Amino acid sequence: MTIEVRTPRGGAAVDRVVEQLVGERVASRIFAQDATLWGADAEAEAQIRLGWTDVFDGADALISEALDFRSQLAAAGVDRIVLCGMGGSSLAPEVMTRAAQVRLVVLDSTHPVQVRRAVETDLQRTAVVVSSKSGSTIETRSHLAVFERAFADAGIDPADRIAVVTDPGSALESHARERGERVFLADPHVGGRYSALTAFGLVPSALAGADVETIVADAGAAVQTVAADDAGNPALRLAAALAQLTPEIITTAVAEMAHGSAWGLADWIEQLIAESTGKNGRGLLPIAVRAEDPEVDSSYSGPVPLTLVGPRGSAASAPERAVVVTAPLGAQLLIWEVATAVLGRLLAIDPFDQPDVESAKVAAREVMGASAGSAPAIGTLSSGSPVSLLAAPSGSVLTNAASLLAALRETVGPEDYLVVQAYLDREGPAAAPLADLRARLAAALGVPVALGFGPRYLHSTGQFHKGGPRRGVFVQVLDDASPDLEIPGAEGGFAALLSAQAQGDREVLAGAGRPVFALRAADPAELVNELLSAGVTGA
Ligand SMILES: O=P(O)(O)OC[C@H]1O[C@H](O)[C@H](O)[C@@H](O)[C@@H]1O
Repeated sequence: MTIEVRTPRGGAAVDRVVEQLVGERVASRIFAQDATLWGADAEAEAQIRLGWTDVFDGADALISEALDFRSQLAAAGVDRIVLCGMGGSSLAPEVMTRAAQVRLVVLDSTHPVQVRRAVETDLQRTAVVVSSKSGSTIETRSHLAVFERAFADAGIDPADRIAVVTDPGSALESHARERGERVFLADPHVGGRYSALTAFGLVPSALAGADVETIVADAGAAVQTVAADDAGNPALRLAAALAQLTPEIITTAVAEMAHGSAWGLADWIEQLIAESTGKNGRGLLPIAVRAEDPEVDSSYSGPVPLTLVGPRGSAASAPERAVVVTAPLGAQLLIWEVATAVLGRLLAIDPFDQPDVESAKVAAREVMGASAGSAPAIGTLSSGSPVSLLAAPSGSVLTNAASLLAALRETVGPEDYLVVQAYLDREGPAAAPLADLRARLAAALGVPVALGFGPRYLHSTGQFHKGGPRRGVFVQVLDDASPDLEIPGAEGGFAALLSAQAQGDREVLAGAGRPVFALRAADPAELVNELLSAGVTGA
């Protein structure tokens, strides 16, 4: 197995850090599941979070059980798999199936249009995997309720079509067992974002037709290399290179090098590193970018470092300044998990908790309770179609798209980063223009700019935005979220939940003193296009 990590930055300093890590036997101690590596405060959590270092042992039985189920489904004419899960419960299968070029519908949204599309398409040919480690995540439980009703309404026994992946003893396990739904139990000693090579990554991917045996084998073959107390250990080198960036630099663009079938690994890396390190006012935010984006260009001279990933042999045209990680997909997953754990030690951060994720959930629940989720407008923006202003930092005067850009230029300082948070249908017409807008804003403002879809990002980079360095500026974009869809057993529908999630997060961010702009556009694609044409060019 060939794994290459190229670390151009801080050459001698990286070597020194690696030497220290080797001297402290950090790599072998991680694989010996030594919970003392992250300090006394982190020890209790680490004791129940290092199971990902030996998950390969149980994988064979799990994979054959999933493949049996796949054969049963195929015999019943089922060839469409939907995965309901947030963050660590869906990002890895998204990567594995994309790499394998097999179809998996990932439902990690509460936008009613996106949920409807998942539920109302080809239900007769659909099976659903409902993945939640805790078993209580509101988005996932809402999706389960919708699918149970939809199958029953269509005369299909939900027990034949729904499989659950969860930790032993969760409320989701008992729910599924009571209804006769199939249950795949995960290893409770593995946290969500480290669960790629457990049931959370493997079951949905195997059901969708990905070759998960190869992924597991490639990860297994990399163990010896990444567990070695050796200066050539690629995971140690990667961690040392990333640690060199902080605390001055708090982001790195992550892109995939051109190769056969793109993996989409950057979104998975975003969660792994941002949620693991973005706390106590510190951390590193990976920003997933496209190969054609300015941060990847060889002429880029802005403030965002570059990290590139891909299979062996894909690095030929990588710019010199990039950290480059080449390895087969399974090995990549393991290298990044080890590097993240090591980075936690180097930054003196507990890489296994996510203390600030809960605050937005609590705020969203309060909003739901108080106003059933509908946010009042504080103004309007003149635009081709109606745009309401839901929030803005005090003192900003917003009248149209051009004035929003002017306000952003004014608000975003040279040390800051900007995040566009889209509470929109991720598969809808605004998605591509939003990615263009991110790239154009990055070039025009000369600061790091990230794009996240809500509520997906709440379970990923959301921890960093609330718990990491207080340098973020946020622009939320919402639409009318219609037509709405009822959540069986709940008071409000998906539109109210989505709106409450956006409002809850912006209240927490604004409460932490961060500038937040929020806009609700009847036609968000049109708004984004207006922003693009309103002069998102040079600063
Ligand atoms: O798997 P679940 O318990 O549903 O959790 C899904 C996700 O939600 C939380 O918000 C955590 O921050 C994530 O780390 C986790 O992956």
